[in-house]
Amino acid sequence: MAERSKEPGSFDLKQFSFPTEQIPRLSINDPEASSRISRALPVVLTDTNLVTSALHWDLDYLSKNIGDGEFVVHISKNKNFQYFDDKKMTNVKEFRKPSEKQDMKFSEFVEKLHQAKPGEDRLYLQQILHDTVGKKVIQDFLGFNWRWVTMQQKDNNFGEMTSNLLLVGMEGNVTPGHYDEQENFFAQVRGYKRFILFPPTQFACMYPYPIYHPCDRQSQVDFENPDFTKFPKFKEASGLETVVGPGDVLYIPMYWWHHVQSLPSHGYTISVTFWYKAGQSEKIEYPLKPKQKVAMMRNIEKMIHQALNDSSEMPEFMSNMTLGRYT
Ligand SMILES: CC[C@@H](CC(=O)C(=O)O)C(=O)O
Ligand SMILES: [Zn+2]
Repeated sequence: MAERSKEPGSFDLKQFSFPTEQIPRLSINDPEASSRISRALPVVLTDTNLVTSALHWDLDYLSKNIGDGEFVVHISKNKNFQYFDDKKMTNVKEFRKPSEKQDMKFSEFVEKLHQAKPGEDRLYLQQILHDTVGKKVIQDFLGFNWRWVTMQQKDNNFGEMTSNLLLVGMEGNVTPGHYDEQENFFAQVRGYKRFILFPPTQFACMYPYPIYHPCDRQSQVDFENPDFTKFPKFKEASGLETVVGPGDVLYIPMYWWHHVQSLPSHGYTISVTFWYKAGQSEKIEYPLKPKQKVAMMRNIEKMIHQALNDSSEMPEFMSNMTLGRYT
């Protein structure tokens, strides 16, 4: 089991406006661990050894061994790194990018990281790991506990693994609330990240951007400073939380909302994600699962947007369909 130098209670964590419960931290040998994964419930696994072969990674080692390929680095004027889809920017003409992206060599990223001063631009390297990385990093990558994670993929009927995203962030960086359409074993390699999770049943509290918006799948609510006038149902939100440290693996089920913060004053963070597509579509059983309802809402919204063929007609169409009739 990965010994943590910090116990959950030992972090000085800001309280949010909503209640949270701790996500269980379990050994992979605890039947409750595999039970939670099979029921698509979040769990922190403390002894997977999934990325033990990478626990020695630091900026210096990666600079020397990750090769001279280009890496995608997000640059933000504040601590938030909200994801946006460039391809959807034409749908919302007033959209302003919340951050910029730059390709750079890992050594250049490290140099900028060391030069960064408080209040200046923040950096967040987010790059899918590919085989152009250096030999040593490939060896570390091959040393991941693929046997365990592949067993989870099979036992839980996950689809194919799509990617491993390498994340190197400055302390204090935040990825605001969003959900992904993939299963995720999130492995923490260095530093500490605080996760807040909400189940897909709380979709109505999260007010995601419209499906055609560049910030599709992202919540409009600032979890750290919610506008309850615009988003009143966020008052009903009730979440799960945890702090993951080196060696911990957090299972983030598909469609679960999550907000991630690299803990301030705990140094930069390194993480690796293991993302899997959904398994073969399960046969339809009633009552429908919350994630099936989210998938249905997405498909219907996409269909309407395609049929209208004009994003600006969506608000009126959607409210005509529901206001005073279903709401
Ligand atoms: C992608 C960035 C984020 C993690 C996350 O959202 C995910 O793995 O799905 C984070 O660690 O800041
Ligand atoms: Zn995510």
